[in-house]
Amino acid sequence: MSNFDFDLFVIGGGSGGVRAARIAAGHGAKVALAEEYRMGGTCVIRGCVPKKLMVYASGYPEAVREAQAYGWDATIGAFDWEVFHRKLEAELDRLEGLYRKGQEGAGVTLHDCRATVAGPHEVRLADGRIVSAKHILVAVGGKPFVPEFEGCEHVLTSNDMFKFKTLPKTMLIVGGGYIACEFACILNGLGVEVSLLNRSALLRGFDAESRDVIVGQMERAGVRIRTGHVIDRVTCKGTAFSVHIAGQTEETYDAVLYATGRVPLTEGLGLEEAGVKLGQRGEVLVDEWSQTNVPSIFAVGDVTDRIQLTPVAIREGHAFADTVFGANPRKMDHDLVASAVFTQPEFGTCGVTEEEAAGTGADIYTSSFRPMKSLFAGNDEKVFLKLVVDQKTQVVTGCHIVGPDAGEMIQMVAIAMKMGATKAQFDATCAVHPTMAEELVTMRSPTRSV
Ligand SMILES: Cc1cc2nc3c(=O)[nH]c(=O)nc-3n(C[C@H](O)[C@H](O)[C@H](O)COP(=O)(O)OP(=O)(O)OC[C@H]3O[C@@H](n4cnc5c(N)ncnc54)[C@H](O)[C@@H]3O)c2cc1C
Ligand SMILES: NC(=O)c1ccc[n+]([C@@H]2O[C@H](COP(=O)([O-])OP(=O)(O)OC[C@H]3O[C@@H](n4cnc5c(N)ncnc54)[C@H](O)[C@@H]3O)[C@@H](O)[C@H]2O)c1
Repeated sequence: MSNFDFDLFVIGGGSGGVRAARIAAGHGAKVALAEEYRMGGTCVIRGCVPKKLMVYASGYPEAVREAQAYGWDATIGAFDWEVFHRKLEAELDRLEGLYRKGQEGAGVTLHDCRATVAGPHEVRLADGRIVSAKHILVAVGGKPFVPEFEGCEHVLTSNDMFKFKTLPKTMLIVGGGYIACEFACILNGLGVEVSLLNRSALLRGFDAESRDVIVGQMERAGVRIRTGHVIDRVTCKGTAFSVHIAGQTEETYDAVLYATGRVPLTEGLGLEEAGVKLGQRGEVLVDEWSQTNVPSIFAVGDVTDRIQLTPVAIREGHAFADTVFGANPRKMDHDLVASAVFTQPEFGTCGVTEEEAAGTGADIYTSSFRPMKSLFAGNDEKVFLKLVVDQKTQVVTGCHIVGPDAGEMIQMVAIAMKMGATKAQFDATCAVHPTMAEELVTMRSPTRSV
């Protein structure tokens, strides 16, 4: 008989936490989980899911324009945010309910409150109660980071994007990563006048040529983009905000969104007091088993600041539960994790960029064309595909796709890449015609070598 109240206490009911709790309970462990906000975490409540629904909503004006070009007598009226928002809230309630049911069905004891670490085997609940557990899993995720500057309290973060009572007419978005670019496209599609400002190039770290295609199309779609700027002051002027761009003039917007990264939510969590080592950004330092330097305490997901993606958090949580409670030691493999940026156009990416391959001896295959569907409609939308192939082994080490449904395409390509497929094996795969993806198996000669 264990001397602990639980075999496992999970702090955080997001992607990593709920998966770990459910799997551990399935392996027979006695599990408790605390969630201080809403079950499902960032992905379900204020990340991937509501964001993707907004991406869908924002695509209809362009779809109607295209429908007209195809001969439909179609018109688009005004977008009613209130209607969409009501439906969105109902959907999030439904999903939250499903997550809760999933946990309860698995036998997990839920605590709807904040929890902190009180020792290597102790968790303190918000009401002061101490619960003991043989293992503690920290899965508290992260929060938006906003730099300090005059008036920074006036700016919004991604958390606020799903809470508008009415949509702003004009908006400044600061940042150039996933969130800034996705919301710039979403809000632009919904009819908001969007200005995007970043201190450096947009989508830095992604394949540069692919990124340039995206940025060009975002600009053509109406997003005003400026790089090389920072803001030093935001002042509230009634219902508007006056923004001072360093070395430049003031501009006025209805709302200002900062999407300048996310930081691990470890402040005040009691980890350091329990002896757990944190990194410079406050991330929980873990080994390949997601174990901290305190053997009974593990951490998965965004709080470890490895790769901030939902499927990664889920897999880390699952591997932890199998390892510790399922007698099946498994590590999360962080190599060749594909991802999509849900901009318009969409971006799917896996493996090394051309810039990363430079100097290693790689052949770069590219294809750029106007897809049949939008060409017919008279749009100047472009699809861009790139394969990076290692010259020595001929293995495809990178794939970057810009275009409709690029996220769906890269998921499939990632399977082949994970299997170590060579360019010859891609080419031996017969094309599916007429598709955009067929270009992936028909690129004959390298565009260049690096
Ligand atoms: C706007 C946005 C869009 C995104 N889109 C995508 C996407 O399209 N695809 C993708 O793969 N990823 C996306 N992400 C990233 C993805 O949401 C995260 O990587 C993922 O949710 C991380 O899961 P997690 O379990 O580590 O943390 P979270 O999902 O953040 O869960 C942590 C949970 O812990 C709770 N918590 C925190 N502290 C405590 C405490 N002390 N006590 C109790 N509970 C606590 C929080 O309330 C939260 O519910 C997006 C993120 C954002 C912000
Ligand atoms: N589609 C997806 O999978 C998806 C979508 C959204 C978020 N996410 C995850 O969430 C994470 C966070 O997203 P994000 O867009 O906030 O971060 P990010 O790291 O992708 O981008 C941060 C941006 O902010 C800028 N920046 C950072 N500090 C700044 C400062 N002090 N002043 C001015 N600019 C500054 C950077 O130059 C960069 O352009 C991502 O890394 C990603 O893993 C994934």
